[in-house]
Amino acid sequence: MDAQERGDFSEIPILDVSPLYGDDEGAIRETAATLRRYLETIGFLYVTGHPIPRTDVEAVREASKRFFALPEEEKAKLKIDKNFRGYLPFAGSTIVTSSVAAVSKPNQSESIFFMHEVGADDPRALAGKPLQGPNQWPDEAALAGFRETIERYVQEMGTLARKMVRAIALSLGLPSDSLDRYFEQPTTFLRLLHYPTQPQEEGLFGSAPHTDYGFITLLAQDNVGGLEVKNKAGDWVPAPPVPDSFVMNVGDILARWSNDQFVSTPHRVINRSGRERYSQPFFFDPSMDETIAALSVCVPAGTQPKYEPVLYGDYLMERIDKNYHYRKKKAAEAAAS
Ligand SMILES: O=C(O)CCC(=O)C(=O)O
Ligand SMILES: [Fe+2]
Repeated sequence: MDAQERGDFSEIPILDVSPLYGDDEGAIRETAATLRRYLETIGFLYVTGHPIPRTDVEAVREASKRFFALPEEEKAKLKIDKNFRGYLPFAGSTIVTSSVAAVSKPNQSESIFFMHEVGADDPRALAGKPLQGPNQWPDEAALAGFRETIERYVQEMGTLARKMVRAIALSLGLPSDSLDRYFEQPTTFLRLLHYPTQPQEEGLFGSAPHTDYGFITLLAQDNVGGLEVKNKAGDWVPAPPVPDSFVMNVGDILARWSNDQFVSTPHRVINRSGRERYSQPFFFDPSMDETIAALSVCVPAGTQPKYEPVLYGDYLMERIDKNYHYRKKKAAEAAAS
């Protein structure tokens, strides 16, 4: 499938990224050029040919199933904290910054977030700064090997994401390492999501229409399906399971950084399957102390960038505070006191 212009697509294309792991310069450039076209016109693709073992992806899915099967009071012990790490119970988030739809009903999902780890003894003294802190882990006795499984996966996904950062730089005609410095202390989120079977009801979503905040998302999903991506005509194009792939999409900060050359495309989840669904998006974002200003290669000569530069940490805090009930409550309390 070849999308001709922005938003004009009827399926999500597959990109084999294995050339990025070889030394055939021509094949690398060709892969980067195809990536660019997909990021400009669709904002979504499947990444295949990556080196992450299927067993490691499945181990995370199994760990996720075991976690969500714990009694509610066990999960509640890990309730999401001010640093955005931990368990978000069923119906804990409503996306209000969505420009895509007037959203009112809470998402039909429960999830747990793991971010980049920041210990109390962090040598950079980050602990206690906004969104910096330790992860919350389930009891080793309750879920043996859980932490190890998650940390291995986060490590592997970070490596894949850095490969994609280089491919994106190349795709824009920049030296491949030119964006690396923005990701020295990357802001990462692994979100484990559980979508129970849901009633088929107007305006009820597993995940309501939204765009992702960050740089790129790399998502592994089970074989249930339900992810959909909006095209220019307003149709919701399915992104069904593709074996051994990650769904990759452009987040809002990459769109902004690229002066809207790349597109952050609305997507949603409706679990129509009658089965439970599990997915595991990995969000890979710049360091919080990096300033994101339009890449000059993306700003046509004689024009001004469309957006002001922004400190990534500030931008992220604002987006998160708007979207999560538990934070809105805290913000309202702070304002009232
Ligand atoms: O579960 C999915 O397939 C998508 C999840 C998603 O879009 C998100 O968490 O941002
Ligand atoms: Fe998303």
